[in-house]
Amino acid sequence: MEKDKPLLKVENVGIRFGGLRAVSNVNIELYSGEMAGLIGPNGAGKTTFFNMLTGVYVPTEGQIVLNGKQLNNLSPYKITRNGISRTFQNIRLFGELSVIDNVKVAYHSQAKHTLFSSILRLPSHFAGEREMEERATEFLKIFSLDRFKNEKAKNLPYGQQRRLEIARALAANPKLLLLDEPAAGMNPHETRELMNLIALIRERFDLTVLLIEHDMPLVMGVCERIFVLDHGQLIAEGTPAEIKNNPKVIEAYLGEEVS
Ligand SMILES: Nc1ncnc2c1ncn2[C@@H]1O[C@H](COP(=O)(O)OP(=O)(O)OP(=O)(O)O)[C@@H](O)[C@H]1O
Repeated sequence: MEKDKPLLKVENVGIRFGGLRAVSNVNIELYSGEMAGLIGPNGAGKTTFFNMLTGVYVPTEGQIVLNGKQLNNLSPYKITRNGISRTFQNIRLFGELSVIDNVKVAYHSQAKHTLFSSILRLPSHFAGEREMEERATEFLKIFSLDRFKNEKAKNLPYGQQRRLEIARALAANPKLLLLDEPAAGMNPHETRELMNLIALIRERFDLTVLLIEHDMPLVMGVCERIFVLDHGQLIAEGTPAEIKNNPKVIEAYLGEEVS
């Protein structure tokens, strides 16, 4: 990818649900390696925007382009293969599966061995399985989850489940990682640890990160650039300092604390 071209280019994107314009006319560019935040009051359209980026919803207007490729009508699975992974506001793990299997499921989309070789139990199947196990264990180590690898995901404490969701999203080898309120429900200590971890994986995996977060000090502390949605419209974009002092943002959050 050329340095001066955005990794993600969102042009005039919008979506209607019947008479409701949940998101309209949003333009966003993200560059490789950026750590950006998406904020806005409740119901502003943040999750809907993530749902459009990941193919859960098809925008009714505009274009979404990743690395020069238009993603608008691709299924969520194909969008993941093209380089966008996400986590959800409410944890969505396979609770009955082991911790390591949750990661392997995601890694499967990148696996070299084929369904054909798996059904026939060819040597390449076992080599592929071994490689997958090793890679999944490596991911779990980064998240300090390797000691729980054979536990059922549903038995992990809440904070660890949130980390596992991120590990699973990363296993799909994304270029762009979307995190929907990754620190929701965490205590301040867990939140701090999580933010350090996100900074670390961004470096290590050469990622671009866009995160939705309600905790303002947290967003302002970790993001280099912040986008603000209000009533489905992008009302501001800038550095944390610019956003904190932006009158439109202050008005949108009237009654809520911005800093
Ligand atoms: N499938 C849908 N059908 C109809 N309306 C929807 C649908 N999905 C979202 N909306 C509406 O779109 C608007 C934006 O919702 P969205 O969940 O994206 O906001 P949000 O900024 O993520 O809010 P929160 O911070 O509370 O999670 C809301 O008015 C919501 O009711």
